[in-house]
Amino acid sequence: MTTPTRVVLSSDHADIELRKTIAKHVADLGYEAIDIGPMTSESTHYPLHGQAAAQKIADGEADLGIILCGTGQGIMMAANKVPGIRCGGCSDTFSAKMIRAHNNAQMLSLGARVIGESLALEIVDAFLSAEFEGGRHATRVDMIEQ
Ligand SMILES: O=C[C@H](O)[C@H](O)[C@H](O)COP(=O)(O)O
Repeated sequence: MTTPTRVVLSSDHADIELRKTIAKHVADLGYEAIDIGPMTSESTHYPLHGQAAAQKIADGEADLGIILCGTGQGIMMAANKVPGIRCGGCSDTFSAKMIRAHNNAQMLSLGARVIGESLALEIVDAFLSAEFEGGRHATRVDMIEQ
């Protein structure tokens, strides 16, 4: 498996500044950060942005994704509607690691109104640095896809 290098980011209006901070953090770590917006805080609809980010991965234009809305729940639900996408919502670093290690999630969803910036960046680090363990977990991920 090739090392993921391209990370797509999107959000609704809940906190575009946190998304931009995460995008810079991701770029500073050496990933290609593909921030698809939105670029203003005008009220918008999270399904549009969850779907758009997930589609980038489904189309092979990004390897991983980080998305945000107020709770991280709605935008995650939208992302998971795109075939082949596995997106987990996390408010802690252990879950962020395990959604990759056991669930081979390509996408992380964060609640911008739930966690602060420091924890968000720690969660992002845990997600990006984890690796899928395969084995029995691959069997279960295959079952999700079926
Ligand atoms: O799951 C949905 C998200 O938390 C949204 O960010 C939230 O519903 C947006 O609410 P509002 O339009 O009141 O900012």
